[in-house]
Amino acid sequence: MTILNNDFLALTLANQDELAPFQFLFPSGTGFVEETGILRLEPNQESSISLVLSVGIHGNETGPMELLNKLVASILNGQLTLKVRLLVIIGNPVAANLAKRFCDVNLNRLFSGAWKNYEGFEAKRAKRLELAVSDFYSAVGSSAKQMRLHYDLHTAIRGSVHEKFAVCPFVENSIYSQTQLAFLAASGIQAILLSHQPTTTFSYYSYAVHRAYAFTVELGKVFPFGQNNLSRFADIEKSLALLMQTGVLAQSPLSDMHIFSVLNALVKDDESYELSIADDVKNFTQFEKGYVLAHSQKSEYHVEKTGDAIVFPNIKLPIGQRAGLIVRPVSLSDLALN
Ligand SMILES: O=C(O)CCC(=O)N[C@@H](CCC(=O)O)C(=O)O
Ligand SMILES: [Zn+2]
Repeated sequence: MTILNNDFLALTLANQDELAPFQFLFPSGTGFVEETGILRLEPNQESSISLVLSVGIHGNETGPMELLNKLVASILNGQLTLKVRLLVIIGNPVAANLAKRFCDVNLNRLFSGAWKNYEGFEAKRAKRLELAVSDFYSAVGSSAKQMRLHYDLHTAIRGSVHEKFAVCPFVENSIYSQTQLAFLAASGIQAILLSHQPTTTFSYYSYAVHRAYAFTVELGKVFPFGQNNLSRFADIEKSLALLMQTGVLAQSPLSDMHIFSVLNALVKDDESYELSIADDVKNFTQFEKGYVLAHSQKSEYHVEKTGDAIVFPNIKLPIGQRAGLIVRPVSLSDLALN
């Protein structure tokens, strides 16, 4: 069995609930479809790099799915010679077919075992995706020579002052990888958010459980299938292709990178919870000190310092979930890099 027309996305969407595993050969290696939306590509030659690329963790974020499908097709048809181990994940095909962010629960809140507290497609899927990542990384051991990478590609609900940005999961020692940040810069990422606490996102899971270099990468705004301008992903397409073909992480200077530390997560604490911003306010919009940015019958959030900004504002979610992040610019020179 093979993947018809080398179109892994079409195969996944046509089999949204399950797909029997199969194995096939491609010009530079062997492919294993492990389950719907889970494809492992092993290169013919040994590699010390294990790269996880996940897309569609939110079903309506179609741009990264189309981008990754294009890269996978190039590997399968031999245009791109694969030199690294690659695990491709299309996260939520059921929601993708419905053009929805999720069906029952936001999949990107269910990792690191949080799925145990929920039922439905996403809970089962988070468990399955954790297993796929664990098996993938553990297959080659964890010696210092092995490099584990995970880029979880998303698009944002709102427009953004910095169109492309990445969330760096919370790291205990506050030391960040210069090479990884320079790779993100070379991939067209304009801003980095340094998380302030552990979360139940996919990228945090790969960092915390598998010590991978892992990031949530936001590549622009959400559009439906067929309406994405893939040329806007040219930089990351090029750097991922280079990584796949050579094992080299492209590097660009960090001088233009905007760095933010996350100060607070706004949490919807009541049905009366509201954000005092217009629907078209962009990610990274800054506020004056004292501005009442969020309020409910239970709480108010006052901006602590002029210049603090909001990212991912969203109140269409259940009580207890994150309604936005408050971020503050930090200078590159204040960052500990290794
Ligand atoms: O635009 C939005 O509000 C959400 C875009 C998105 O899905 N972002 C991720 C970020 C995950 C992280 O913080 O690492 C999410 O909310 O799951
Ligand atoms: Zn997303």
